[in-house]
Amino acid sequence: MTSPRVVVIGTGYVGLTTGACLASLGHAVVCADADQDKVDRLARGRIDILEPGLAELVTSGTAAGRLTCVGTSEKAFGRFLRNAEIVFLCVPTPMGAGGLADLGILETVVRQISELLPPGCTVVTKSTVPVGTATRLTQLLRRDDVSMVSNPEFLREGNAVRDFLHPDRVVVGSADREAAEQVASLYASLNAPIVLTDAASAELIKYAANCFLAVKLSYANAIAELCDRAGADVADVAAGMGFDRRIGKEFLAPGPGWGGSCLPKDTSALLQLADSMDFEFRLVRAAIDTNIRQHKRVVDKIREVVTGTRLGSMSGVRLALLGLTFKAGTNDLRDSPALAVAALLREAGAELVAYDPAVDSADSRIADLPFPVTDDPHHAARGADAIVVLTEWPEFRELDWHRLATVVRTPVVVDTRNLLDASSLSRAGFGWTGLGKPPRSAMATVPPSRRAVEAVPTPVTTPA
Ligand SMILES: NC(=O)C1=CN([C@@H]2O[C@H](COP(=O)(O)OP(=O)(O)OC[C@H]3O[C@@H](n4cnc5c(N)ncnc54)[C@H](O)[C@@H]3O)[C@@H](O)[C@H]2O)C=CC1
Ligand SMILES: O=C(O)[C@H]1O[C@H](OP(=O)(O)OP(=O)(O)OC[C@H]2O[C@@H](n3ccc(=O)[nH]c3=O)[C@H](O)[C@@H]2O)[C@H](O)[C@@H](O)[C@@H]1O
Repeated sequence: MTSPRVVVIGTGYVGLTTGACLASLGHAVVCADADQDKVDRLARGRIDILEPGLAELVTSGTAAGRLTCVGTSEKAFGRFLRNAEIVFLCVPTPMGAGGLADLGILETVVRQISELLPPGCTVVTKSTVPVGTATRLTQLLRRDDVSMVSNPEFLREGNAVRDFLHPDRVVVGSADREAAEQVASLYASLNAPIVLTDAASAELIKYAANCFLAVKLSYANAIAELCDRAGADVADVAAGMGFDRRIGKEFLAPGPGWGGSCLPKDTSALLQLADSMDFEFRLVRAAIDTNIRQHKRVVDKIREVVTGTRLGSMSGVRLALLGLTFKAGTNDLRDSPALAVAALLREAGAELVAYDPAVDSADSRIADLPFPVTDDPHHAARGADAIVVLTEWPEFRELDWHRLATVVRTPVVVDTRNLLDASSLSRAGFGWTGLGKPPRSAMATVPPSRRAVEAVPTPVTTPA
């Protein structure tokens, strides 16, 4: 069987990963994007996103002649489309008015390509879209000879290539079984379970999965809060829960709230979708509310540590923020909980200096941030009343904490990811406070006046 000619529209996290991975599986792929600068950078082997293995796949695919990148305004794009057998749509579906998924870009692309597609072609939606979108796009296409398939993507940022090539499952939904099977066959060599279904179910599977993860994370954050109040250790509680295979060990780590370009917009979109069907999805609403509350809770914790009370003023307090990206392993700042917490800290009067290993101080994306970002963690920590860990970058463990202790004003860490080893920090002279874990005082290696021990709160409620 010969490989179908594939065109992928949108070369972001999902599109470029899809294109490069399908090329690595032996398919002939053209990746197209409206951002010509991005396409030109790709042609020079430059990739804007931090995704292990992706640059290598783009380079090897291009060298093998199986991967081509093209701008959607280039003439060649039309030529590739007219010869395409399968066209993947991987463009953004951001949060729109009232929390609904904004399908504007997707619909524009469908209108744009409609007349160029050859008879018998299959259009595949990989973007995350609400139930009913396949039907709507079919109407927009106005082509009886083109099939519409929904094939949602489940990759995680920072792990995109691995997730694509080793998926837990592949979901393909369509009213046209033959077209669905044609799309499923692209993934045949991955030996992953394939869920063949109708388009509406495929569309809903994506939201149902992302929202379940969001609910799980909010639950984990709420349990961590309970641990704080009860004097329990959330790491032990999560481990004890996670051994139950029905619960699983993953997605139980508390943090400053879940963020990123998908979970926030997808929870909101599912809520709106349910609403439009007269169903009040209270569980998802509660997960969102718990998440918003989590940002505030983290700020309260920091306030308590630096001022010694729950209502202390943070005016003039200087904080070193470690981490800005929405999680470790990515340079994505979209909907980052670190930025949400930073905004609340600023509102409370704190002065901030941030450091993130994946965010350069010259990065244009941070030009409008109301606080400086430095390329040196020691610079961020200078004179700080506390160091606040907001992203779980493993390299923070390797920082020279003894040296950091000499530059801060008060050696105390608020670790919203429970990332650091409290004992090592204590030996370096730092007090440590995490989420849902007993706080740890500094060992007496620094002068008592500079020890954080007074600043570390005791649990609000001790067990009876
Ligand atoms: N980022 C992720 O981890 C995942 C995202 N998704 C979904 O996949 C979709 C795409 O997300 P990302 O890849 O993160 O977006 P992205 O923002 O990284 O990339 C989107 C790409 O589409 C291009 N684009 C925008 N308008 C265009 C147009 N009219 N014609 C051609 N190209 C255009 C942009 O220039 C950009 O390169 C969204 O629906 C998202 O919810 C699904 C699973 C994982
Ligand atoms: O639809 C999407 O775009 C993708 O959204 C998420 O992937 P991603 O956005 O890359 O991020 P996750 O790894 O899910 O993390 C989401 C947030 O939860 C937080 N998190 C995660 C795990 C955990 O234990 N604790 C925790 O606070 C992360 O720090 C991050 O802020 C899903 O995990 C993917 O399956 C999905 O394809």
